[in-house]
Amino acid sequence: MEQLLVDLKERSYPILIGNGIFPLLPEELEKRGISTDRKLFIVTDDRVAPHYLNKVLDILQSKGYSCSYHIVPAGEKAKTLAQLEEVTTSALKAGMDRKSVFLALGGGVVGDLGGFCAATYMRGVPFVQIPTTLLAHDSSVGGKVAVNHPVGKNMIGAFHQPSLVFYDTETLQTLPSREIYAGFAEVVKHGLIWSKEFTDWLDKHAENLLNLQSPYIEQAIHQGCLIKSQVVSEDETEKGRRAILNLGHTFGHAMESLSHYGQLIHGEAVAIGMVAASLLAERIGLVDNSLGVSQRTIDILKKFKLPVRLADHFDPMEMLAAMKHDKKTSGGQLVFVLPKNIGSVEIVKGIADDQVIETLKILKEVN
Ligand SMILES: NC(=O)c1ccc[n+]([C@@H]2O[C@H](COP(=O)([O-])OP(=O)(O)OC[C@H]3O[C@@H](n4cnc5c(N)ncnc54)[C@H](O)[C@@H]3O)[C@@H](O)[C@H]2O)c1
Ligand SMILES: O=C(O)C(=O)C[C@@H](O)[C@H](O)[C@H](O)COP(=O)(O)O
Ligand SMILES: [Zn+2]
Repeated sequence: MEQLLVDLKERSYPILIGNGIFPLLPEELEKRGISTDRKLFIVTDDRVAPHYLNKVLDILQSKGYSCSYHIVPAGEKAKTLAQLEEVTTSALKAGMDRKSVFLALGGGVVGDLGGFCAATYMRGVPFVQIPTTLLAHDSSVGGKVAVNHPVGKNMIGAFHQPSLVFYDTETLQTLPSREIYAGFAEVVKHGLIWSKEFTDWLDKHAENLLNLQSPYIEQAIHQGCLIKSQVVSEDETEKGRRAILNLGHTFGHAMESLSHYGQLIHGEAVAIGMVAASLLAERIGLVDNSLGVSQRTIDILKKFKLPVRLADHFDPMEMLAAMKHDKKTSGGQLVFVLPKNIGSVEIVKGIADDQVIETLKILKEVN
Protein backbone atom coordinates (compact mmCIF):
# COMPACT_ATOMS: atom_id res chain seq x y z
CA MET A 1 0.00 0.00 0.00
CA GLU A 2 1.29 3.45 -0.91
CA GLN A 3 0.74 6.51 1.21
CA LEU A 4 0.68 10.22 0.37
CA LEU A 5 -0.07 13.09 2.71
CA VAL A 6 -2.26 16.09 2.00
CA ASP A 7 -0.45 18.61 4.15
CA LEU A 8 -3.01 21.02 5.62
CA LYS A 9 -1.72 21.44 9.18
CA GLU A 10 -4.46 20.31 11.58
CA ARG A 11 -6.60 19.19 8.63
CA SER A 12 -3.87 17.00 7.09
CA TYR A 13 -4.85 13.50 5.98
CA PRO A 14 -3.38 10.49 4.23
CA ILE A 15 -4.24 9.12 0.80
CA LEU A 16 -3.84 5.34 0.90
CA ILE A 17 -3.61 3.61 -2.48
CA GLY A 18 -3.39 -0.13 -3.05
CA ASN A 19 -4.83 -3.12 -4.87
CA GLY A 20 -7.22 -5.19 -2.72
CA ILE A 21 -6.80 -3.12 0.45
CA PHE A 22 -10.47 -3.06 1.59
CA PRO A 23 -9.75 -5.50 4.47
CA LEU A 24 -7.37 -2.91 5.94
CA LEU A 25 -10.10 -0.25 6.20
CA PRO A 26 -11.04 -0.89 9.89
CA GLU A 27 -7.47 -0.54 11.15
CA GLU A 28 -6.91 2.61 9.06
CA LEU A 29 -10.10 4.15 10.47
CA GLU A 30 -8.94 3.25 13.97
CA LYS A 31 -5.58 4.98 13.32
CA ARG A 32 -7.50 8.16 12.45
CA GLY A 33 -9.44 8.02 15.73
CA ILE A 34 -12.54 6.57 14.10
CA SER A 35 -13.24 3.76 16.56
CA THR A 36 -16.16 1.36 16.92
CA ASP A 37 -17.92 3.69 19.35
CA ARG A 38 -18.69 6.00 16.40
CA LYS A 39 -21.55 5.12 14.05
CA LEU A 40 -20.65 4.97 10.36
CA PHE A 41 -22.95 6.12 7.56
CA ILE A 42 -22.07 4.91 4.07
CA VAL A 43 -23.26 6.91 1.04
CA THR A 44 -23.02 5.04 -2.24
CA ASP A 45 -24.87 4.72 -5.56
CA ASP A 46 -26.96 2.01 -7.19
CA ARG A 47 -24.20 0.88 -9.57
CA VAL A 48 -21.43 0.76 -6.98
CA ALA A 49 -23.55 -0.85 -4.27
CA PRO A 50 -24.06 -4.24 -5.98
CA HIS A 51 -20.28 -4.63 -6.32
CA TYR A 52 -18.90 -3.24 -3.09
CA LEU A 53 -21.45 -2.29 -0.43
CA ASN A 54 -21.81 -5.71 1.20
CA LYS A 55 -18.09 -6.28 1.02
CA VAL A 56 -17.35 -3.04 2.87
CA LEU A 57 -20.20 -3.61 5.35
CA ASP A 58 -18.95 -7.14 6.14
CA ILE A 59 -15.39 -5.94 6.70
CA LEU A 60 -16.48 -3.11 8.99
CA GLN A 61 -19.17 -5.02 10.91
CA SER A 62 -16.88 -7.99 11.52
CA LYS A 63 -14.57 -5.60 13.41
CA GLY A 64 -17.43 -4.26 15.52
CA TYR A 65 -18.45 -1.11 13.62
CA SER A 66 -22.12 -0.15 13.55
CA CYS A 67 -22.98 0.88 9.98
CA SER A 68 -25.98 2.28 8.14
CA TYR A 69 -26.12 3.27 4.50
CA HIS A 70 -27.97 5.21 1.83
CA ILE A 71 -27.96 4.41 -1.89
CA VAL A 72 -28.47 7.26 -4.39
CA PRO A 73 -29.17 6.86 -8.11
CA ALA A 74 -25.96 6.61 -10.15
CA GLY A 75 -24.73 9.55 -12.20
CA GLU A 76 -24.44 13.31 -12.26
CA LYS A 77 -28.19 13.87 -11.86
CA ALA A 78 -27.83 12.79 -8.22
CA LYS A 79 -25.80 15.89 -7.35
CA THR A 80 -28.87 17.90 -6.30
CA LEU A 81 -30.26 19.60 -3.23
CA ALA A 82 -33.15 17.12 -3.35
CA GLN A 83 -30.73 14.19 -3.04
CA LEU A 84 -28.86 16.02 -0.30
CA GLU A 85 -32.12 16.21 1.64
CA GLU A 86 -32.83 12.51 1.05
CA VAL A 87 -29.38 11.45 2.27
CA THR A 88 -29.75 13.73 5.32
CA THR A 89 -33.18 12.31 6.13
CA SER A 90 -31.81 8.81 5.89
CA ALA A 91 -28.88 9.66 8.20
CA LEU A 92 -31.23 11.25 10.73
CA LYS A 93 -33.55 8.23 10.67
CA ALA A 94 -30.55 5.96 11.17
CA GLY A 95 -29.66 7.92 14.31
CA MET A 96 -26.40 9.48 13.15
CA ASP A 97 -25.11 12.03 15.66
CA ARG A 98 -22.31 14.59 15.75
CA LYS A 99 -19.71 11.90 16.45
CA SER A 100 -20.82 9.84 13.45
CA VAL A 101 -18.61 9.54 10.38
CA PHE A 102 -19.82 9.51 6.77
CA LEU A 103 -18.09 7.23 4.25
CA ALA A 104 -18.44 8.14 0.55
CA LEU A 105 -18.13 4.86 -1.38
CA GLY A 106 -18.13 5.60 -5.11
CA GLY A 107 -17.00 8.03 -7.77
CA GLY A 108 -16.89 11.80 -7.78
CA VAL A 109 -20.66 12.17 -7.63
CA VAL A 110 -20.96 10.20 -4.41
CA GLY A 111 -17.83 11.91 -3.05
CA ASP A 112 -19.12 15.41 -3.78
CA LEU A 113 -22.68 14.71 -2.59
CA GLY A 114 -21.75 12.56 0.43
CA GLY A 115 -18.98 14.99 1.35
CA PHE A 116 -21.33 17.97 1.17
CA CYS A 117 -23.84 16.09 3.26
CA ALA A 118 -21.11 15.47 5.87
CA ALA A 119 -20.16 19.16 5.71
CA THR A 120 -23.70 20.25 6.56
CA TYR A 121 -24.99 17.41 8.75
CA MET A 122 -25.48 18.86 12.22
CA ARG A 123 -23.11 21.64 11.05
CA GLY A 124 -20.43 19.22 10.00
CA VAL A 125 -19.24 15.70 10.75
CA PRO A 126 -16.05 13.97 9.56
CA PHE A 127 -16.03 11.91 6.40
CA VAL A 128 -13.86 9.42 4.57
CA GLN A 129 -13.46 9.21 0.80
CA ILE A 130 -13.48 5.66 -0.62
CA PRO A 131 -13.05 6.33 -4.36
CA THR A 132 -14.07 3.65 -6.85
CA THR A 133 -13.51 5.46 -10.18
CA LEU A 134 -10.32 6.60 -11.88
CA LEU A 135 -11.63 10.15 -12.04
CA ALA A 136 -12.05 10.09 -8.27
CA HIS A 137 -8.26 10.19 -7.82
CA ASP A 138 -9.01 13.89 -8.35
CA SER A 139 -12.40 14.35 -6.68
CA SER A 140 -11.54 12.48 -3.47
CA VAL A 141 -8.60 14.79 -2.70
CA GLY A 142 -8.84 18.44 -1.76
CA GLY A 143 -12.11 18.87 0.08
CA LYS A 144 -14.26 20.51 -2.60
CA VAL A 145 -17.74 19.12 -1.98
CA ALA A 146 -20.89 20.30 -3.72
CA VAL A 147 -24.14 19.75 -5.55
CA ASN A 148 -25.15 21.29 -8.87
CA HIS A 149 -27.69 24.01 -9.60
CA PRO A 150 -29.54 24.13 -12.95
CA VAL A 151 -27.66 27.38 -13.62
CA GLY A 152 -24.21 26.00 -12.94
CA LYS A 153 -22.01 23.13 -11.77
CA ASN A 154 -21.08 22.78 -8.10
CA MET A 155 -22.84 26.04 -7.28
CA ILE A 156 -23.86 24.94 -3.78
CA GLY A 157 -21.01 23.53 -1.78
CA ALA A 158 -18.25 23.86 0.75
CA PHE A 159 -14.63 23.11 1.47
CA HIS A 160 -14.70 20.15 3.83
CA GLN A 161 -11.58 18.00 3.93
CA PRO A 162 -11.94 14.25 4.41
CA SER A 163 -10.21 12.53 7.34
CA LEU A 164 -8.81 9.87 5.03
CA VAL A 165 -8.79 8.90 1.35
CA PHE A 166 -8.84 5.10 1.08
CA TYR A 167 -8.40 4.03 -2.54
CA ASP A 168 -8.68 0.31 -3.35
CA THR A 169 -7.65 0.30 -7.02
CA GLU A 170 -9.07 -3.20 -7.48
CA THR A 171 -12.48 -1.51 -7.79
CA LEU A 172 -11.42 -0.07 -11.16
CA GLN A 173 -11.73 -3.56 -12.67
CA THR A 174 -15.53 -3.23 -12.76
CA LEU A 175 -15.57 0.32 -14.15
CA PRO A 176 -17.21 0.71 -17.60
CA SER A 177 -14.76 1.68 -20.38
CA ARG A 178 -16.35 5.08 -20.94
CA GLU A 179 -15.73 5.94 -17.27
CA ILE A 180 -12.11 4.78 -17.52
CA TYR A 181 -11.52 7.09 -20.48
CA ALA A 182 -13.24 9.97 -18.64
CA GLY A 183 -11.01 9.42 -15.64
CA PHE A 184 -7.94 9.86 -17.81
CA ALA A 185 -9.09 13.39 -18.68
CA GLU A 186 -8.26 14.51 -15.13
CA VAL A 187 -5.05 12.44 -15.09
CA VAL A 188 -3.93 14.13 -18.32
CA LYS A 189 -5.01 17.49 -16.82
CA HIS A 190 -2.61 16.92 -13.93
CA GLY A 191 0.17 16.37 -16.48
CA LEU A 192 -0.76 19.40 -18.58
CA ILE A 193 -0.83 21.81 -15.63
CA TRP A 194 2.23 20.53 -13.80
CA SER A 195 4.69 18.33 -15.62
CA LYS A 196 5.79 17.75 -19.21
CA GLU A 197 7.63 14.65 -18.00
CA PHE A 198 4.42 13.11 -16.57
CA THR A 199 2.52 14.05 -19.75
CA ASP A 200 5.16 12.35 -21.90
CA TRP A 201 5.03 9.29 -19.64
CA LEU A 202 1.23 9.11 -19.98
CA ASP A 203 1.55 9.41 -23.74
CA LYS A 204 4.13 6.64 -23.88
CA HIS A 205 2.18 4.20 -21.71
CA ALA A 206 -1.35 5.04 -22.91
CA GLU A 207 -2.12 1.50 -24.04
CA ASN A 208 -1.02 -0.11 -20.76
CA LEU A 209 -2.89 2.55 -18.84
CA LEU A 210 -6.12 2.06 -20.78
CA ASN A 211 -5.86 -1.64 -19.94
CA LEU A 212 -5.45 -0.71 -16.26
CA GLN A 213 -2.19 -2.62 -16.26
CA SER A 214 0.00 -2.71 -13.15
CA PRO A 215 2.23 -0.95 -12.18
CA TYR A 216 1.32 1.78 -14.70
CA ILE A 217 -2.18 2.51 -13.46
CA GLU A 218 -1.08 2.71 -9.81
CA GLN A 219 1.78 5.03 -10.82
CA ALA A 220 -0.58 7.29 -12.76
CA ILE A 221 -3.00 7.51 -9.83
CA HIS A 222 -0.15 8.11 -7.41
CA GLN A 223 1.30 10.92 -9.55
CA GLY A 224 -2.12 12.52 -10.16
CA CYS A 225 -2.91 12.48 -6.42
CA LEU A 226 0.55 13.85 -5.64
CA ILE A 227 0.15 16.80 -8.00
CA LYS A 228 -3.34 17.50 -6.71
CA SER A 229 -2.29 17.32 -3.07
CA GLN A 230 0.66 19.66 -3.65
CA VAL A 231 -1.57 22.28 -5.25
CA VAL A 232 -4.23 21.93 -2.54
CA SER A 233 -1.63 22.13 0.24
CA GLU A 234 -0.46 25.48 -1.14
CA ASP A 235 -3.93 27.02 -1.50
CA GLU A 236 -6.66 25.04 0.26
CA THR A 237 -9.62 27.31 -0.52
CA GLU A 238 -8.66 28.58 -3.99
CA LYS A 239 -7.61 32.08 -3.08
CA GLY A 240 -5.35 31.94 -6.14
CA ARG A 241 -3.08 29.20 -7.44
CA ARG A 242 -5.49 26.28 -6.79
CA ALA A 243 -7.48 27.53 -9.78
CA ILE A 244 -4.93 25.81 -12.06
CA LEU A 245 -6.74 22.55 -11.22
CA ASN A 246 -9.60 24.06 -13.19
CA LEU A 247 -7.89 23.77 -16.60
CA GLY A 248 -10.65 23.13 -19.16
CA HIS A 249 -13.42 23.46 -16.56
CA THR A 250 -14.83 26.89 -17.50
CA PHE A 251 -15.69 25.47 -20.92
CA GLY A 252 -16.47 22.00 -19.57
CA HIS A 253 -18.88 23.10 -16.85
CA ALA A 254 -20.77 25.24 -19.39
CA MET A 255 -21.23 22.18 -21.62
CA GLU A 256 -22.40 20.09 -18.66
CA SER A 257 -24.97 22.62 -17.43
CA LEU A 258 -26.26 23.43 -20.93
CA SER A 259 -26.82 19.73 -21.55
CA HIS A 260 -28.62 19.46 -18.18
CA TYR A 261 -25.94 17.20 -16.70
CA GLY A 262 -26.90 14.45 -19.12
CA GLN A 263 -25.05 13.84 -22.38
CA LEU A 264 -21.42 14.51 -21.58
CA ILE A 265 -19.86 13.11 -18.44
CA HIS A 266 -17.51 15.36 -16.49
CA GLY A 267 -14.21 13.96 -17.81
CA GLU A 268 -15.42 14.22 -21.41
CA ALA A 269 -16.49 17.84 -20.95
CA VAL A 270 -13.14 18.66 -19.32
CA ALA A 271 -11.28 17.01 -22.22
CA ILE A 272 -13.05 19.22 -24.79
CA GLY A 273 -12.56 22.18 -22.45
CA MET A 274 -8.80 21.60 -22.28
CA VAL A 275 -8.62 21.65 -26.09
CA ALA A 276 -10.59 24.92 -26.00
CA ALA A 277 -8.14 26.38 -23.48
CA SER A 278 -5.17 25.46 -25.67
CA LEU A 279 -6.79 26.99 -28.77
CA LEU A 280 -7.65 30.16 -26.87
CA ALA A 281 -4.08 30.41 -25.52
CA GLU A 282 -2.73 30.20 -29.08
CA ARG A 283 -5.29 32.66 -30.35
CA ILE A 284 -4.36 35.37 -27.83
CA GLY A 285 -0.64 34.70 -28.28
CA LEU A 286 -0.03 33.36 -24.76
CA VAL A 287 1.55 30.33 -26.31
CA ASP A 288 3.64 30.28 -29.47
CA ASN A 289 1.90 28.37 -32.29
CA SER A 290 5.20 26.74 -33.21
CA LEU A 291 5.17 24.81 -29.90
CA GLY A 292 2.16 22.81 -31.12
CA VAL A 293 0.47 22.85 -27.71
CA SER A 294 -3.11 22.52 -28.99
CA GLN A 295 -2.20 19.67 -31.35
CA ARG A 296 -0.32 17.87 -28.57
CA THR A 297 -3.33 18.33 -26.27
CA ILE A 298 -5.69 16.95 -28.92
CA ASP A 299 -3.39 14.01 -29.68
CA ILE A 300 -2.98 12.83 -26.11
CA LEU A 301 -6.69 13.15 -25.33
CA LYS A 302 -7.56 11.19 -28.46
CA LYS A 303 -5.07 8.53 -27.41
CA PHE A 304 -7.13 8.13 -24.22
CA LYS A 305 -10.29 7.83 -26.36
CA LEU A 306 -11.68 11.18 -25.24
CA PRO A 307 -13.77 13.62 -27.28
CA VAL A 308 -11.97 16.79 -28.43
CA ARG A 309 -14.58 18.60 -30.53
CA LEU A 310 -17.47 20.85 -29.49
CA ALA A 311 -20.71 19.25 -30.68
CA ASP A 312 -22.64 21.27 -33.28
CA HIS A 313 -25.68 21.81 -31.08
CA PHE A 314 -23.76 24.02 -28.63
CA ASP A 315 -24.38 27.67 -29.50
CA PRO A 316 -21.22 29.77 -28.83
CA MET A 317 -23.27 32.69 -27.44
CA GLU A 318 -25.11 30.37 -25.03
CA MET A 319 -21.79 28.82 -24.07
CA LEU A 320 -20.34 32.24 -23.32
CA ALA A 321 -23.35 33.15 -21.16
CA ALA A 322 -23.08 29.85 -19.26
CA MET A 323 -19.33 30.35 -18.80
CA LYS A 324 -20.00 33.67 -17.11
CA HIS A 325 -21.48 31.69 -14.19
CA ASP A 326 -18.08 30.16 -13.54
CA LYS A 327 -16.95 30.52 -9.93
CA LYS A 328 -13.65 32.04 -11.07
CA THR A 329 -15.50 34.95 -12.73
CA SER A 330 -14.56 38.18 -11.03
CA GLY A 331 -16.34 41.50 -11.52
CA GLY A 332 -18.22 40.06 -14.50
CA GLN A 333 -14.92 39.16 -16.21
CA LEU A 334 -14.12 35.62 -17.18
CA VAL A 335 -10.96 34.15 -15.69
CA PHE A 336 -9.29 31.35 -17.65
CA VAL A 337 -6.62 28.78 -16.89
CA LEU A 338 -4.58 28.60 -20.09
CA PRO A 339 -1.49 26.64 -21.10
CA LYS A 340 1.85 28.40 -21.57
CA ASN A 341 3.37 25.12 -22.67
CA ILE A 342 2.86 21.43 -21.97
CA GLY A 343 3.22 21.15 -18.17
CA SER A 344 2.65 24.77 -17.30
CA VAL A 345 -0.37 27.06 -17.13
CA GLU A 346 -1.28 30.62 -16.28
CA ILE A 347 -4.41 32.23 -14.83
CA VAL A 348 -5.55 34.88 -17.32
CA LYS A 349 -8.18 37.63 -16.93
CA GLY A 350 -9.63 40.17 -19.31
CA ILE A 351 -9.96 38.13 -22.50
CA ALA A 352 -12.43 39.74 -24.89
CA ASP A 353 -15.71 37.88 -25.48
CA ASP A 354 -15.18 37.74 -29.25
CA GLN A 355 -11.91 35.83 -28.78
CA VAL A 356 -13.82 33.24 -26.79
CA ILE A 357 -16.61 33.06 -29.38
CA GLU A 358 -14.11 32.59 -32.23
CA THR A 359 -12.32 29.86 -30.24
CA LEU A 360 -15.63 28.03 -29.74
CA LYS A 361 -16.26 28.16 -33.49
CA ILE A 362 -12.82 26.66 -34.18
CA LEU A 363 -13.49 24.03 -31.50
CA LYS A 364 -16.38 22.76 -33.62
CA GLU A 365 -13.95 22.06 -36.46
CA VAL A 366 -11.38 20.06 -34.46
CA ASN A 367 -10.95 16.48 -35.53
N1 LIG B 1 -14.47 17.62 -5.73
C1 LIG B 1 -13.57 17.66 -6.67
O1 LIG B 1 -12.44 18.13 -6.49
C2 LIG B 1 -13.89 17.06 -8.00
C3 LIG B 1 -12.87 16.79 -8.92
C4 LIG B 1 -13.20 16.20 -10.12
C5 LIG B 1 -14.52 15.86 -10.40
N2 LIG B 1 -15.47 16.13 -9.49
C6 LIG B 1 -16.86 15.72 -9.72
O2 LIG B 1 -16.87 14.31 -9.83
C7 LIG B 1 -17.99 13.92 -10.61
C8 LIG B 1 -17.58 12.87 -11.63
O3 LIG B 1 -17.05 11.76 -10.94
P1 LIG B 1 -16.97 10.33 -11.64
O4 LIG B 1 -16.48 10.46 -12.99
O5 LIG B 1 -16.29 9.43 -10.67
O6 LIG B 1 -18.51 9.97 -11.81
P2 LIG B 1 -19.55 9.07 -11.02
O7 LIG B 1 -19.39 9.20 -9.58
O8 LIG B 1 -20.87 9.40 -11.62
O9 LIG B 1 -19.14 7.59 -11.44
C9 LIG B 1 -19.22 7.23 -12.79
C10 LIG B 1 -20.14 6.03 -13.03
O10 LIG B 1 -19.44 4.83 -12.69
C11 LIG B 1 -20.18 4.06 -11.74
N3 LIG B 1 -19.16 3.43 -10.90
C12 LIG B 1 -18.39 4.03 -9.97
N4 LIG B 1 -17.47 3.19 -9.52
C13 LIG B 1 -17.67 2.01 -10.14
C14 LIG B 1 -17.00 0.78 -10.13
N5 LIG B 1 -15.91 0.59 -9.40
N6 LIG B 1 -17.49 -0.22 -10.88
C15 LIG B 1 -18.57 -0.01 -11.68
N7 LIG B 1 -19.22 1.15 -11.77
C16 LIG B 1 -18.76 2.15 -11.01
C17 LIG B 1 -21.08 5.05 -11.05
O11 LIG B 1 -22.20 4.40 -10.52
C18 LIG B 1 -21.41 6.00 -12.20
O12 LIG B 1 -22.45 5.44 -12.97
C19 LIG B 1 -18.53 15.18 -11.25
O13 LIG B 1 -19.71 15.56 -10.59
C20 LIG B 1 -17.44 16.19 -11.02
O14 LIG B 1 -17.94 17.50 -10.94
C21 LIG B 1 -15.19 16.70 -8.29
O1 LIG C 1 -10.05 20.59 -6.80
C1 LIG C 1 -10.12 21.57 -7.55
O2 LIG C 1 -9.84 22.71 -7.17
C2 LIG C 1 -10.56 21.39 -8.94
O3 LIG C 1 -10.78 22.38 -9.64
C3 LIG C 1 -10.71 20.00 -9.46
C4 LIG C 1 -11.72 19.86 -10.59
O4 LIG C 1 -11.30 18.72 -11.34
C5 LIG C 1 -13.14 19.58 -10.10
O5 LIG C 1 -13.95 19.28 -11.20
C6 LIG C 1 -13.77 20.62 -9.22
O6 LIG C 1 -14.95 20.12 -8.65
C7 LIG C 1 -14.12 21.90 -9.93
O7 LIG C 1 -14.36 22.87 -8.98
P1 LIG C 1 -15.21 24.18 -9.22
O8 LIG C 1 -14.82 25.04 -8.07
O9 LIG C 1 -14.80 24.75 -10.54
O10 LIG C 1 -16.63 23.78 -9.21
ZN1 LIG D 1 -12.86 18.19 -12.74
